Amino acid sequence: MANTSHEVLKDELLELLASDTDLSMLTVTPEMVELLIRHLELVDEKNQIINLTRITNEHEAIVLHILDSLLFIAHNPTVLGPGEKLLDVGTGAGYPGLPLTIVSGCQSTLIDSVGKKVNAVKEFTNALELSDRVLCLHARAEEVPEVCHFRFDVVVARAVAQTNVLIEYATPCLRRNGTLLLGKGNPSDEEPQAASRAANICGLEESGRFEYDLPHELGHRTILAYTKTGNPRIKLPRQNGMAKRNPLGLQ
Ligand SMILES: C[S@@+](CC[C@H](N)C(=O)[O-])C[C@H]1O[C@@H](n2cnc3c(N)ncnc32)[C@H](O)[C@@H]1O
Repeated sequence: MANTSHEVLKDELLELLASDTDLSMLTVTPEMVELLIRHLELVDEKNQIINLTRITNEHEAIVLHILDSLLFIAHNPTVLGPGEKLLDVGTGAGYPGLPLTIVSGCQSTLIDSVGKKVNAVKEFTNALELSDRVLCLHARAEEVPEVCHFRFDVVVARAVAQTNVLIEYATPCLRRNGTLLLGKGNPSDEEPQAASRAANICGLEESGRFEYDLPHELGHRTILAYTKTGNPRIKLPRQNGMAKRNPLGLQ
């Protein structure tokens, strides 16, 4: 990243938030903006040492990391309220989980299967003084029901796996009527059919689909929402790796 000053980056984010009609229902205070930009800077510093993100242009990172994360709740900010429990599967550098935690006031669990990424996110949450609201876990998605002895109100994932696989990962982690939110760049043509069959097997119903264009023509996003309305028809979680090796919902 070039050395654009902290204050300039904050102004840029504030301006984008003010002009973005998609995010207009979210309340983002100056204190939250400070944390969102500080997180981005910490990611950039750490990215010099370990590979956390391929996005190294700070102006693009504001859109592709911060705004893109906030789009998960743009359609309904109340889907994730203060104190509610959020799980971010495959958080990488903390996206979308940390921006969502900062803006919603929720309690979150951020997991990744790569230990050094989890350690980095732990450092970020300590530096941002968010560790009382954020648990960082080195775990695979399939291990969460065993490791966490509670269920989540909301599960999110960005750029981790196909929709049917993520539906399977999320199901045993979600409480009844909990919500799964997935951010997709370009879902493949086969994804909706496999996802709908997997949702049916898992007891989830598609409850929304929201389309957004990112500012500066940085791409299109689809946010898919699923609600856990019933019980899964199979025992979940399956063994580690099965969801990817033998995905649900394929014909
Ligand atoms: C492309 S990165 C996306 C990171 C972040 N969600 C983002 O959008 O910037 C995918 C991440 O998912 C993690 N991952 C993949 N499969 C996983 C699994 N089964 N359980 C937990 N983490 C997983 C990878 O280690 C990686 O950090």
